[in-house]
Amino acid sequence: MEFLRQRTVSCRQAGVLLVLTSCLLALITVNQRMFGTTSQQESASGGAREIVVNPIYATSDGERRRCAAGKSRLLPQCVIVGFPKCGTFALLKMLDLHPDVMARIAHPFEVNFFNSHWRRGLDWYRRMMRCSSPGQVSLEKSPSYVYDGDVPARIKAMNDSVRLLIMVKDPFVRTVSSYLQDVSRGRSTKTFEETVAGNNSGGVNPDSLNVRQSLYYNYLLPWYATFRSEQIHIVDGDRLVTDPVSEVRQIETFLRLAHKITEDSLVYNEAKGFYCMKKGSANQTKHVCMGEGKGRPHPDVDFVIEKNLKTLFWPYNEKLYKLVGRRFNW
Ligand SMILES: Nc1ncnc2c1ncn2[C@@H]1O[C@H](COP(=O)(O)OS(=O)(=O)O)[C@@H](OP(=O)(O)O)[C@H]1O
Repeated sequence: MEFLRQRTVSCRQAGVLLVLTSCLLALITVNQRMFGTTSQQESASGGAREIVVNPIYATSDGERRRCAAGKSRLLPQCVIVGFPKCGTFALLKMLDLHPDVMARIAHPFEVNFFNSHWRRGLDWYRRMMRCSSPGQVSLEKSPSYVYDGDVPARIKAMNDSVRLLIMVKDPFVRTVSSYLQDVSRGRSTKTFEETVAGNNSGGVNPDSLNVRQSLYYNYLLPWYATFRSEQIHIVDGDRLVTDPVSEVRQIETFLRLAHKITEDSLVYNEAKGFYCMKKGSANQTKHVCMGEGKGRPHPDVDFVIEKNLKTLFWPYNEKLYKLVGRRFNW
């Protein structure tokens, strides 16, 4: 009997262990699907493999990891503050190819300090950054910053001469992309048309979150009121897809960096339908594309809904062009 009881207990323990292991594996898989593989991200940091610590949950580990001699963790001199779904992660990865850019490129990719973790203090934030050498630009991206009216003043208080990158893309395409993200995360089971529908037939609802968050002008006002316009560079997210080198070139100029990202740094991947990063040495190059969650195929949208959405966006786009002093093709 005692033997049987012990076997039952150890079977139960084995069962619990099995469930925990499966959960862990599932979490790792989801993470890799969304962001590409960890080894890709590690190799992006160049040189020695860095241990990836999740600093949100293990700040003391981050603190303990010392930088090599001559390097230090600096508060970012440049922040990608928006807009979500405009290609911010691809931009981060592309900029990370630059030898003078030290982008935060480990989990969690978006620190969200100025909105969600503000109370942890600037020293906590500084420890989230990669070790950089003098002359390198420390950089992070948290595209939700753009939606929080408290964030501009907080960033300014950190660094009065910070440089900000704000990505925009065709607001209709952004709205669809944002909807697809909701579906993939299980936050919506509706069709796109149901999600954005208004009360009357074919009408659209300007208060639907995905639509509202594509009214760029409304969110950019506090940023332009807080910073000098020379501190803000608007990145064309549509062009980052079709002609990334020239878009990144403008950013190199904005950040006063030498032009190092060239046609040789990126390669168009037919299967993915997007540019991917070239990594490694000349004789051992590998192509690192974004994970499955980036560059999803978009569904066909009902013609009337599409037309009405574009009509809704139009006056906001015009105001945006005036604000940023540049027109886009939307
Ligand atoms: N090179 C490359 N590879 C893959 N994807 C690329 C690339 N360049 C830009 N994009 C576009 O990035 C869109 C996702 O935007 P974000 O990274 O800003 O999304 S997020 O806010 O961080 O979730 C993603 O949106 P979807 O096409 O809807 O998936 C892409 O259109």
